[in-house]
Amino acid sequence: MRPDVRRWLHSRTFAAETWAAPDLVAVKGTRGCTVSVVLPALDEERTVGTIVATIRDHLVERCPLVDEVVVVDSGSSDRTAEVAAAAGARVVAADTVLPRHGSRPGKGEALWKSLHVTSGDLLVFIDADLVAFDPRFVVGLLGPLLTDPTVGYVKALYDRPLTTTDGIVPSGGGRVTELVARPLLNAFWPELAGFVQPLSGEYAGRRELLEQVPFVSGYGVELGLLVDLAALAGLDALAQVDFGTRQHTHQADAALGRMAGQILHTALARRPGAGRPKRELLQFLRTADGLEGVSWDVGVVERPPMRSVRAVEGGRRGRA
Ligand SMILES: O=c1ccn([C@@H]2O[C@H](COP(=O)(O)OP(=O)(O)O)[C@@H](O)[C@H]2O)c(=O)[nH]1
Ligand SMILES: O=C(O)[C@@H](COP(=O)(O)O)O[C@H]1O[C@H](CO)[C@@H](O)[C@H](O)[C@H]1O
Repeated sequence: MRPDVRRWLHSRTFAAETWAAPDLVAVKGTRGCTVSVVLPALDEERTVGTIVATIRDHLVERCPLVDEVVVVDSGSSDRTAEVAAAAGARVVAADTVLPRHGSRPGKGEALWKSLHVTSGDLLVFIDADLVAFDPRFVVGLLGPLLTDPTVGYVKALYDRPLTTTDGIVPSGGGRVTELVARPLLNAFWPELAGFVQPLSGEYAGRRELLEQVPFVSGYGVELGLLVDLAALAGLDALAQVDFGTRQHTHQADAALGRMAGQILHTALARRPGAGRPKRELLQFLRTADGLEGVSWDVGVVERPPMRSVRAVEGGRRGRA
């Protein structure tokens, strides 16, 4: 593991239990800052209401850590908007925001437009398809931002069970993360290899930073923000918080293939020169002692076309 990654992992990885909501309310008051929670939603009527109601109950009414809860509806065809409003969210239709800029499909579009329709100094983004949502997600993401002015962006990390036809298996979720995003980051942005869940849909940041970077309109938004914010603010302005485990509704492989395509385009747009990618791939295991980083050499050797070899070897077909 690279020394800079090891150092960052040690200094910028926190446990969610480090912070409690009432303590953060006190800190928030002294800093005089406000908090907006944003849920991007497309056809999430089954889960969005519980998430909104839980945040409002625990973190607006009982403990005023959150100042507004906004659901940005990406054009749902189900009752997402009605369910979210009934649970107490302010619901905004993405295609009504900044109409002069047109309307693009995708999660990143909803998140970009959320910046225009919210007012919080700190923004917390929560997927609207989470199962068994815990308000700790919001508290843990705000912890580093409220207590350390040098931190500007915080990502959730967690184990990712996968719901299969045989039931829920303890790992296997985060398929695009493991098969596309993590190898890409290790190859081209090895300094970001310490992010255990680079695509996690739960994250928080300072508005002053988030408004200085582009938002990729589709599913490339998480990778784009990670790379662009690290370049803008430096690696030490980024942190990650461990929430143990997170369950959400899964998409089919074909949909994840399209997601992977968007992420690949997002990454390549940020590496026009590409150049020689790094050979190390850092993967993570959760062990009894905590998170263990395991390095692999995934470099490959390019063998020349056999035709060119035969030209040199006199064209004989050798025997194995
Ligand atoms: O065009 C879109 C696609 C997704 N989402 C929302 O973005 C979050 C993550 O999307 P999804 O669940 O499809 O991704 P996954 O978690 O399966 O990778 C969810 O709250 C979606 O409802 C959205 O607002 N607009
Ligand atoms: O991490 C992943 O591989 C994908 C798919 O997760 P699953 O394989 O369905 O658990 O989910 C994430 O990626 C999306 C693209 O960045 C984010 O928008 C989602 O919030 C996040 O869940």
